[in-house]
Amino acid sequence: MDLDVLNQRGIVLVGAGRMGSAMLEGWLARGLQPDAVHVIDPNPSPALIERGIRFNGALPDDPAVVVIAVKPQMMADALPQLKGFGNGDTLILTVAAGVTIAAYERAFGASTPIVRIMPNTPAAIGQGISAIIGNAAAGPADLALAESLMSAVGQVVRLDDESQMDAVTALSGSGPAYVFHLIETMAAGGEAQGLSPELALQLARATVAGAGQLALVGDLPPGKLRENVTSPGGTTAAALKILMDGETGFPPLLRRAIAAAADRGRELGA
Ligand SMILES: NC(=O)c1ccc[n+]([C@@H]2O[C@H](COP(=O)([O-])OP(=O)(O)OC[C@H]3O[C@@H](n4cnc5c(N)ncnc54)[C@H](OP(=O)(O)O)[C@@H]3O)[C@@H](O)[C@H]2O)c1
Ligand code: PRO
Repeated sequence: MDLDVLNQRGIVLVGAGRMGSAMLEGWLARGLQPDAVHVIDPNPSPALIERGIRFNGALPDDPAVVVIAVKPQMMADALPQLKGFGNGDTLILTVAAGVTIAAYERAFGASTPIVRIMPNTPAAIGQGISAIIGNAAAGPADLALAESLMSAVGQVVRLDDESQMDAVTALSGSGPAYVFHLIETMAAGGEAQGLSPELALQLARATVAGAGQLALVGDLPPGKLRENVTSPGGTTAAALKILMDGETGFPPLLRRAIAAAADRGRELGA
């Protein structure tokens, strides 16, 4: 990643909570200079302060990038102080769920380059996936810079249309939580069959992590990987009969869960 422009002009991060910090860790690990980073956050973490990052001080006049990572509900508080970064060369990046590009254009001006991003928390270990979409003022160089920054913490996909963003948020933005809940519930199922809590959790974590890695690195589609585990008339088939039930299994459950998350994203943006 070419960080020269960020190290020269600076980067402002608004909100250094779970998502903002995860991205910042990735960028620092790839050569972003701590003294080029200016963070606005009411309660900065001591770990970031110790790294020489500037917190809640004077901001550069013309930073290369402003990254907005506050909760959608805090956006009305956070945006007014950032208005001065609009209509210039500063690229505005935002990771907030729901909040539309139109809302940022109202705050910054429509000639401001704005890229909306939906990352996820595996970014903290460089294993995230981010979807990006820019406004009309965001040119190829702006999108390339956004893609380059997010590539530092995982995969990046470009969307064709902003209307896809709520579905992306519901699938990959929120998705890590579904997987963590799968680990919890698999472990609980093992405990119900007599395993100790520690052993059940170890087995569930390693199984989900290993299966996830296999799905990521191999050429086989997930359906084939599933079949490879499933002996006819065996144990997996017995479980999948329940999990793949069209009325009560994963398909209707996850369809409903992902629809609920997408609907909530639309509400947050309304
Ligand atoms: N977490 C995820 O998995 C995830 C994934 C994709 C996208 N996102 C998006 O990322 C954004 C942040 O989520 P998060 O989970 O990182 O939340 P978070 O941990 O609560 O982080 C938000 C940070 O912003 C600070 N803050 C509040 N008001 C502010 C203001 N006016 N100016 C500057 N900073 C302010 C908060 O401080 P206090 O805590 O002291 O209020 C907190 O440190 C959200 O918009 C969310 O939709 C999150
Ligand atoms: N975390 C944020 C939320 O729960 C957005 C995706 C993941 O709203």
